[in-house]
Amino acid sequence: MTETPQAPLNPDDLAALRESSTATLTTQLFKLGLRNTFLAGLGRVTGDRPRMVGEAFTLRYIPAREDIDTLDVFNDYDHPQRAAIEQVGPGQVLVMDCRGQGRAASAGNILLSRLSVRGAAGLVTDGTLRDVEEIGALPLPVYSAGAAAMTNLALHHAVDTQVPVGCAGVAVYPGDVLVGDRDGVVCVPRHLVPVIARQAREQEDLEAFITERVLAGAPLRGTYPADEDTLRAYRESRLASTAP
Ligand SMILES: O=C([O-])CC(=O)C(=O)O
Ligand SMILES: [Mg+2]
Repeated sequence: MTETPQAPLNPDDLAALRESSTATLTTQLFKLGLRNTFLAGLGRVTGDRPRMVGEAFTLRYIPAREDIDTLDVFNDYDHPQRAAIEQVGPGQVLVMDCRGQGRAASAGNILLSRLSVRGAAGLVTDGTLRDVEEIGALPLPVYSAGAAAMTNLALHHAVDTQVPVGCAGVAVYPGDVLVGDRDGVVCVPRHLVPVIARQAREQEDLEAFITERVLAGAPLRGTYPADEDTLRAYRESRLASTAP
């Protein structure tokens, strides 16, 4: 598919997303009316640092068919699955639409190693992966619905890249921003990144203050959500911490 160039995202907005949890981001999106932004059921395969933040590069699979999806199709280096891996650029997250089907893996260690070396920001699949022991050692943030040893061709036929896809029941458009932490992955629609970035940072800061208070013994009433007294104490503490 021909790609329409998209305006670059503000690096400070991306930094704000990186500093925010997926819990905070889903709340900010909920405030704007969006309730279906969390890719439920996916777990982190690789270590939980660094957090994942990157722009979606999508790959759509349809069900495989025995007369078409034979092992020799991979002799073609331009096969859509292989071509997709070789097109994902630095800062992009490869998002695979596997229709939530996991009886065969959507990729394995060699493909993900290539993705990692290409500087990708991550891999998200609503299917499964093979070679998960080796994948676990990669520096690349990787999220999947589990493991399966069978190769992808037994179940998946790669058809399209850079088209809107569904992943774990969430619409993901090319260029949307995927953020991943230990809870999982949230898809932030690209045009909403500048809208929620600053508020997300503020929510994180206020919640850090509230958590400190709760750990120090404060009850929920008046603290969470913060009433006027708690908000005043929060503002004073932030002013005190920035005073020369
Ligand atoms: O056949 C596959 O799914 C690919 C594979 O094992 C790998 O990338 O190591
Ligand atoms: Mg392999």
